[in-house]
Amino acid sequence: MLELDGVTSRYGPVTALQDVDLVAEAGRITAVLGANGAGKTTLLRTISGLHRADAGTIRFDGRDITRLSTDQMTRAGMAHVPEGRGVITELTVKENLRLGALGRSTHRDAVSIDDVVDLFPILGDRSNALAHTLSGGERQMLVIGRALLATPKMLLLDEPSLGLAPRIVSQIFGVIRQLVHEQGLTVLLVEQNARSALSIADVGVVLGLGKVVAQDDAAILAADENLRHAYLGY
Ligand SMILES: Nc1ncnc2c1ncn2[C@@H]1O[C@H](COP(=O)(O)OP(=O)(O)OP(=O)(O)O)[C@@H](O)[C@H]1O
Repeated sequence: MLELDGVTSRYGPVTALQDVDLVAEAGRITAVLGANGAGKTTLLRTISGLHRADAGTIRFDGRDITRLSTDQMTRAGMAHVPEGRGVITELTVKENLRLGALGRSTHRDAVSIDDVVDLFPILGDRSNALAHTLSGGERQMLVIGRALLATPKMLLLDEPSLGLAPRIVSQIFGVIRQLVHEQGLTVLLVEQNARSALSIADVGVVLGLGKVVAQDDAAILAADENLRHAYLGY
């Protein structure tokens, strides 16, 4: 379980997150929703140690992880898939996947490239292709697959659906649900597309200008018309 207690994050004079309390239960999908600039990306960056919290505490399975480095976070079982689908374009799919296994903890049963290919068969078909030849959907599968190679207990996913066809989004979300249900993975999913995120999430957290404005079961948030109109854009 991940717990944030009074987390504040700033960029100079800009307060991107203010006094955020949040819980992401183990083995569930928690969607983080909100408009442009609400602080969703900063939330993931603060959790994974890419951005230092200015105040507050972050605990993962009871351990204070607020000040861990990104390498220590990987070993603690946290994997961050940032927005933008960054891959090394001049390496092949398989070489990019191998990078995901660097620096992982050796204590747990390690995820293999074959395991990732079972989840996303297209990555097997394209294993020797250079990453710059991949479609957007294939790239998204590659960055998620690379994160899974670290054998995480928790996955932080930033806008995986952005710009992808609905069919590809359902395929990727289907794999995420499978990992949660079959392996107990914990997921924090940032999405601007609230309707699609609430359809796969168990719980939702709504951010407005850096503050938590609602946190509840996904079905309850989806049924709240006022909240949807005010914060979720549908
Ligand atoms: N590197 C930065 N320097 C200064 N301000 C920043 C920086 N990154 C984000 N911000 C500001 O912090 C606030 C939160 O931004 P953030 O990117 O976390 O929001 P978001 O909800 O992820 O939005 P988006 O969906 O557009 O990515 C915004 O006001 C944004 O302008």
